[in-house]
Amino acid sequence: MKTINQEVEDRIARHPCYSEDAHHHFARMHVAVAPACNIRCNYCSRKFDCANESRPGVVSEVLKPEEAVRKVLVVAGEIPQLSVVGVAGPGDPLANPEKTFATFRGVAEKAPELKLCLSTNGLRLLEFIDQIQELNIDHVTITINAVNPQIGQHIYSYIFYEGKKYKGIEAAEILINNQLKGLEALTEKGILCKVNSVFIPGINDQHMEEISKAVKKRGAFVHNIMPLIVTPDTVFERNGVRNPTSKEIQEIQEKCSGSLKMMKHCRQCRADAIGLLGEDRSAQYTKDKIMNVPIQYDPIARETIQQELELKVKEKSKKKQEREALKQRKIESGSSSLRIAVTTRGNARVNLHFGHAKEFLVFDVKEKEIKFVGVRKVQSYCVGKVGCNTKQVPILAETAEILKDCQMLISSGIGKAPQKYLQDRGIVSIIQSGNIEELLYESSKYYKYMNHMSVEYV
Ligand SMILES: C[S@@+](CC[C@H](N)C(=O)[O-])C[C@H]1O[C@@H](n2cnc3c(N)ncnc32)[C@H](O)[C@@H]1O
Ligand code: SF4
Ligand code: SF4
Repeated sequence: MKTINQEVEDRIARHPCYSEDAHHHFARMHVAVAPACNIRCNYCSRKFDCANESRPGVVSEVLKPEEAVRKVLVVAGEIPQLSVVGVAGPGDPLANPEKTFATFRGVAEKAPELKLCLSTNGLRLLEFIDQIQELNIDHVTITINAVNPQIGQHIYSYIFYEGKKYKGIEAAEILINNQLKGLEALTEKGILCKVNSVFIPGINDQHMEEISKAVKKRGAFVHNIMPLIVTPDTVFERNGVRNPTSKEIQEIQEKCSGSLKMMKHCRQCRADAIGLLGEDRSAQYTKDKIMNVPIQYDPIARETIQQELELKVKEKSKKKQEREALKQRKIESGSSSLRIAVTTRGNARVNLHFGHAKEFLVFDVKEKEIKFVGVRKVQSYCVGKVGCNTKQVPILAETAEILKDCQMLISSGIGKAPQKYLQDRGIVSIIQSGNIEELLYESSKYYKYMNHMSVEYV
């Protein structure tokens, strides 16, 4: 039986925004069918429909639902990694519900394997919960920039709700109330929800942790704290609000990560973006082109390619989780010193290739203190003519077991395969030759930095 975590993993394994590992392999597209909006955020401008501008709210052309469905089929035929189709503007999808749902219906009918994704300010969410569920829209993003109306009133100029315009604190109250209730209603139905919060210096920067906690409580799956992009012709631009620094974003993400999983790979895409998250191929798919090229959509070929990609993503995620768990165990097991193994053929130097080592010297290093722990005997990894990149798994497994309490290994050389094998088991290997003591000091300083990185082997 699958655990809840496995089920969620399966659901997000092909979603480039919900799964960090998937974003290297799977592509998304936004279809710009929703031009109108029912609120006014003080940072948003949709006036610039320039092909060179890449930020939310920007599009080259707004499409009718039937044009959007055709575009999806053309793109799906040419980009087999396409797994998600979203409506994210350029205005608000739920301020244009007929166009939005007609598009989703058309895509679900013609290309049912594509995941559907909706990005909204949440003002009208509660009205559409059933439709969202019926259409199998499995992923919804809600932008929540404040959970306190005192703060919200400085972010939203006004809202249009049930035929009436509201301003100030009253507008913020209605919006926040609807967003949080909408979020709760969606998560109760098992729909995965991501919350976007635009980080606005001097306005909601001190409020982010409260937002994170509030949305976690209502079942949000991931929190995407995104930097404000100060845009011409907006209230914030006129008031001199600045863009946040990347350090500020990193710090707030770290602070909030205790309460909720953070999305750190958002590219703040255009409302008509196409491709892998790092790229934008929207200029290739103009209305003119999509209406005139043949559709080459082949669901079977697409599925074969996507299954392979999904396997890769799942393998990567599993390894990452194992590494994290190992790191955690090592941190919990306690000492603030670092246990380091070195290879040597004598002279108090690291001067031996990992593959030729029949023993390792193990040390505990704590600031300026080095304590010799002992010698660990092993079978050497390279036997005769067998090279270091050839997998000698049983020997390697034994070595990894013998060094399992070490966080680091220093040797004069090591092949890629054993390096990766050890890395996957929480042992970072450094290639260096020289005096053992000096290398132990140096490398222990270096480890602090390496410990925050996860080395990727593609
Ligand atoms: C263009 S909106 C479309 C969806 C919907 N109207 C909404 O606001 O959630 C997509 C995302 O971009 C964000 N966004 C729009 N303009 C921005 C700006 N100038 N700086 C940072 N984020 C912005 C929105 O807050 C939202 O999270
Ligand atoms: S809700 Fe979205 S589209 Fe509307 S003003 Fe805010 S950012 Fe722009
Ligand atoms: S804007 Fe962020 S969440 Fe939306 S498609 Fe781009 S990367 Fe994904």
